[in-house]
Amino acid sequence: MSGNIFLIGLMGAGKTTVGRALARRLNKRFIDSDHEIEARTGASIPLIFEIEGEASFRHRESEVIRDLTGLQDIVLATGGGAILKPENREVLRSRGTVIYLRASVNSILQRTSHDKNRPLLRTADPRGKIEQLAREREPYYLELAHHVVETGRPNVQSLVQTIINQLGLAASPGDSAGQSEVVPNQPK
Ligand SMILES: Nc1ncnc2c1ncn2[C@@H]1O[C@H](COP(=O)(O)OP(=O)(O)O)[C@@H](O)[C@H]1O
Ligand SMILES: O=C(O)C1=C[C@@H](OP(=O)(O)O)[C@@H](O)[C@H](O)C1
Ligand SMILES: [Mg+2]
Repeated sequence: MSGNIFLIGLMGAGKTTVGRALARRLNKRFIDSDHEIEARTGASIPLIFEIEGEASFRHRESEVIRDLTGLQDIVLATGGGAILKPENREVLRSRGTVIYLRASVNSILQRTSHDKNRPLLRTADPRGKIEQLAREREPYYLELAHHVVETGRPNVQSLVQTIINQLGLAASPGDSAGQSEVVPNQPK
C-alpha cells in the first residue's frame, strides 16, 4: 500500500488548497505537480505556456506525474489537465487512491476569476472555456476516480474531514458530519 492520495479535477476545484490541508491533517507530505514543474524549470506555468506552448507543458507534466506517483505516503494535487494523457492516468490509478474534486462551472468561475495564473482561462469567454473543459474531461475524471467529492460548499476543513471519514484514513475527532458529499465511484 503506497499511502498515496491523488487529487484530480478542473481548475479551481480546490486541489491545491484541499490537498495541502488534507496532507497537514494526515501528516503526509504535500506536493503540487504545477509547483514541481515550476521548481524544475525555474519558470511560472503561464510563462511555460507562453514560451513553449501547451504540448511542451504536457510533456513536462507527464514526467513530473510519473516521478511523483513513484513516491510513498504523499498527497499530490495534480493540474486539471493531468488526466489527459493515458500514461498519467495509468500511474495515478495504480499508485494511489484517486479523489475527484468536483465543482460546478459557476463555482469554478468564481474561484478563478481573480487569478491570472491559469493560461487556459485567459480568454474572452472563460465560462465557455470552463464548460468546454468540463465536457471534455468529466469522463476521464470519473473513469479514474476511486472517490468523487462534491465541493459545492465553501468549507475546506469540512471537505478534508469528509474525505478522511470516507476513506477511513483516521479516526479524527471533530466535524464528522461534514458539509460536503463524498460518494464511492463505480467499480471499474
Ligand atoms: N471548497 C472551496 N470553496 C470555496 N473556495 C475554494 C474551495 N476550494 C478552493 N477554493 C479557492 O478557490 C481558488 C482555487 O483553488 P485551488 O486550490 O488553487 O484549485 P485548483 O488547484 O483545483 O486549481 C483558491 O482561491 C481557493 O482558496
Ligand atoms: O486544467 C488545466 O489544463 C491546467 C490546470 C492548472 O492547474 P490547476 O488545475 O491546479 O489550476 C495548470 O496545470 C495549467 O494551468 C493547466
Ligand atoms: Mg492547483
